[in-house]
Amino acid sequence: MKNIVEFKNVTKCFKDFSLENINLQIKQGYVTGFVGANGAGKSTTMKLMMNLLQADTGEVKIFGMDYAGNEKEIKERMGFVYDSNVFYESLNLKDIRRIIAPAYKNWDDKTFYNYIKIFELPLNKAIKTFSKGMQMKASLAMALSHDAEFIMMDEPTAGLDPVFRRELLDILQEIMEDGRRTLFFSTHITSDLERIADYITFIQKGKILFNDSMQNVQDRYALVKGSIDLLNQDTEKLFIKTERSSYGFQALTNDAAEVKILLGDRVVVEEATLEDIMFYAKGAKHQNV
Ligand SMILES: Nc1ncnc2c1ncn2[C@@H]1O[C@H](COP(=O)(O)OP(=O)(O)OP(=O)(O)O)[C@@H](O)[C@H]1O
Repeated sequence: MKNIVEFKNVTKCFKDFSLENINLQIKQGYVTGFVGANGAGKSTTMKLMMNLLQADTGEVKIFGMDYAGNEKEIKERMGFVYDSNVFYESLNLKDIRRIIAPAYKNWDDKTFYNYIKIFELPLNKAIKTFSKGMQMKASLAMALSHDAEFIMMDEPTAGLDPVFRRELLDILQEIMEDGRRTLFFSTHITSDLERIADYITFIQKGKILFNDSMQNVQDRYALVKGSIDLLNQDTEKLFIKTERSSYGFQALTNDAAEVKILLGDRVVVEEATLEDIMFYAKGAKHQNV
């Protein structure tokens, strides 16, 4: 399996925040969801992918290439989908096409007009009159019209109503169908990822806690409930975080198989959602999440 993006030991330090020793691979042909709390480092990581920021140390490769000497080729092959402020607000889609099309070798007008039709976007209305969802669609149409192989989106579904959100997710699933594209997007709406992501990258306080297939995440993580007397040094090692109450304990494990072997039917084991994982990982006592 080829990697579209590869970070090797990447570090980026700001005054009050740093991305530490990031190792990350994004697999070609799949949807990878990028999750993490506010301020965890998602936008910073994406800016490094776009060369809007440069790493202090380590290596960032896109399509197997460094930005140095290859920026034009990399940018031709990738599309960053924004929801606002990318285009001059008083321009309409016709004007924007006229400005953007010549910048891309692979620009295809037929594809552009086709997506404008599918996305039901007006060609002659100023972008400033577009809703957030329409702006997102316009930006996606641009990326698809220059045949971007790698599409990156920063919180594409935030602020969209549930119907529009579902529609956008369906569109994203459709554009992935031919297997030629790779999609990487950050979101706080974890249910969107449960719907369409193949891989999940989870960042916390500037560190990648895991980068794994959705299937593995669902197999490994579980919520475990039982009575307090089951907790001891050995069993607690299985848990990332344990909450105690007068009714018993509830804990998150990243080794559901081992919990079943050790504790069997003395505990109740339930599927953990991404939201559960994020919530428990935040207060984790150790970092082997
Ligand atoms: N140019 C910068 N200079 C200094 N600090 C920065 C800069 N850019 C980001 N930061 C800090 O880095 C941290 C991570 O920010 P980042 O935008 O990457 O988080 P995020 O995961 O995208 O958050 P959110 O989900 O809220 O968008 C924050 O504490 C932010 O203040």
